[in-house]
Amino acid sequence: MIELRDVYKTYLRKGISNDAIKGVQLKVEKGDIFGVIGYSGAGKSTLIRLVNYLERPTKGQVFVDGHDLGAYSDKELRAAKKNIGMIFQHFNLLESKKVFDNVAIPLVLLKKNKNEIHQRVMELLEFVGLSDKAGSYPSELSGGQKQRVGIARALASNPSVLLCDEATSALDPQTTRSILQLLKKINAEYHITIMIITHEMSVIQEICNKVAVMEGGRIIEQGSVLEVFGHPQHPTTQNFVSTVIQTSMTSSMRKTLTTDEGSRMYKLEFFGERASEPVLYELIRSSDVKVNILFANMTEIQDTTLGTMIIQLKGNSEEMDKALDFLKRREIDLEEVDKHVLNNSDQ
Ligand SMILES: Nc1ncnc2c1ncn2[C@@H]1O[C@H](COP(=O)(O)OP(=O)(O)OP(=O)(O)O)[C@@H](O)[C@H]1O
Repeated sequence: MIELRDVYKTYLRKGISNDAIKGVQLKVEKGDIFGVIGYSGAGKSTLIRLVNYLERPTKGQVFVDGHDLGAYSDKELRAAKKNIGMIFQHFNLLESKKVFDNVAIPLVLLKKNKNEIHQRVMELLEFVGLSDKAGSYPSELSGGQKQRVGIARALASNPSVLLCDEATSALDPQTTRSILQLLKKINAEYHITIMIITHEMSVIQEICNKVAVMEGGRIIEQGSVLEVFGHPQHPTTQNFVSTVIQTSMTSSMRKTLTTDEGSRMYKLEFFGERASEPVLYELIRSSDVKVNILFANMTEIQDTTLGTMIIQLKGNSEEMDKALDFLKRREIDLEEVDKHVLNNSDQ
């Protein structure tokens, strides 16, 4: 659906070259809501501008719906771009035109007749919940309403892909949520593939099924949201994940932690239905260890529960082995942690 093959983008300004994108490989499948996250300067905007050929790659290929955009003539490229809608952080509406006319722009450019334009624009305004604002000017709308107009305009030419460039960054949390729900509805009802760039992990958590993390023009980690949130590998990814999921004890609790001889600490992770099973109860019944819960947290990602728990086990080595054997048999994701690590970690 969208594929970047070994893409590079180098900007040249006043004789100084800047490698904004360095060998990116990326595949967004049909129907995905694919999030790209990174700190400022990571290359996210450049990446999304390469997908609709607002920027041409210095090297590598960009495919949309199986077509190499670089192989098109200018005329073919203009036609192909009809398939790619885009919305922006600051909405990019024409202030001098009414809402109706803003949404109609792509249809006018496609030389549709008046009746067709009227029908399509009103249908889109109804879909985004703004039927009563057709005659208003953008200055009369709230930020959330402006973004809804931007979305209606992006959908006017029936694109197969919708690109969202920090589309909720200028909105308050409640409005952000309602715009994200609208994007989810577009994905579900119109089967439009969505690519979102953001610096907010909560956006990824709320609607994406896949995520790529960018740093220094490269993708440092990518996968399903569940995989990446559950087992972030790169320290930058771990930082992003920690902004939405608490996976460790508070610092005040760490300070009070005592580690006796014969006690060990483990971090357990539970996915899905497993998160509601009475594992600790069964653990206590299956061995003679004392179980102390140091930390527990549950988060909802992609309609799946992700549970994290840090427990302290106390007992003789035979009982400890029995307990660990039980946890392994239950296929609980288990990792030993020591007090030193907990005390030095901000995670
Ligand atoms: N038109 C340009 N000319 C020269 N350099 C550019 C241009 N656009 C981006 N860059 C550079 O490319 C790098 C990546 O920028 P980009 O805007 O893609 O990052 P970003 O992750 O989107 O950051 P932000 O979240 O701040 O928008 C930066 O070093 C930036 O200065």
